[in-house]
Amino acid sequence: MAHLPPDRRPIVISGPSGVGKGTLFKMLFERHPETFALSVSHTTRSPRPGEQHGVDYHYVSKEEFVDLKAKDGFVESATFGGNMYGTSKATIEEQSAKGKVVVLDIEMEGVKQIQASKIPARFVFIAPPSEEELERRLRGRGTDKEEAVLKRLAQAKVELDYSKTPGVHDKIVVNKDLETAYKELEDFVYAPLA
Ligand SMILES: Nc1ncnc2c1ncn2[C@@H]1O[C@H](COP(=O)(O)OP(=O)(O)OP(=O)(O)O)[C@@H](O)[C@H]1O
Repeated sequence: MAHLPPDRRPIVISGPSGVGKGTLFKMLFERHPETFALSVSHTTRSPRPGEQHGVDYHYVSKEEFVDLKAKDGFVESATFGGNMYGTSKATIEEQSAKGKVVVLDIEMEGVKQIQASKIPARFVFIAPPSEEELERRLRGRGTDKEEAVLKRLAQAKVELDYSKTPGVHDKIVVNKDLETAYKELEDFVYAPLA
């Protein structure tokens, strides 16, 4: 059964890599089944083994991507490692039309684009208790090589600085103790309309 929050605007979750964004929004989805939908991005990269079209990404050709972008079809888009990624307006509209509250997991540049677009959304930043703890989690996750960990940490500093800009985020959750952080996120998501 869907348990809808009073405020149905899409929720944009950002924060440095390894801070626990995925862990937290998965808890939100599990504890409130049928309520939320994670926005599935478009990408020009090829699917990796086990990935499914429409589930992990919408896989499109470079031509299709560029065409959709020219038609102003993305709320945000970026190029990483030679591949294009973006969140399409249609994806958000389809999920909203199904009565779902859309959750977007995006990085800092995407947050800036969505804010510039004036599309209604709520912005949540997940912050680490400290840079040392973020480093521990990134290493503990064991998914990255040393070089990638250092890159992520350098980028984390940029994102943490940006998160201090007044008015950018509606809510900052420090992910120290997981259950406490989850509760803060859930309370924000389910807060009554102002
Ligand atoms: N409060 C917490 N205390 C300790 N460990 C945590 C906490 N929250 C998450 N973690 C752990 O930190 C690691 C990174 O979490 P997760 O993969 O959810 O981060 P992410 O922000 O989604 O990263 P990315 O942006 O790279 O996908 C995981 O191993 C996760 O289990």
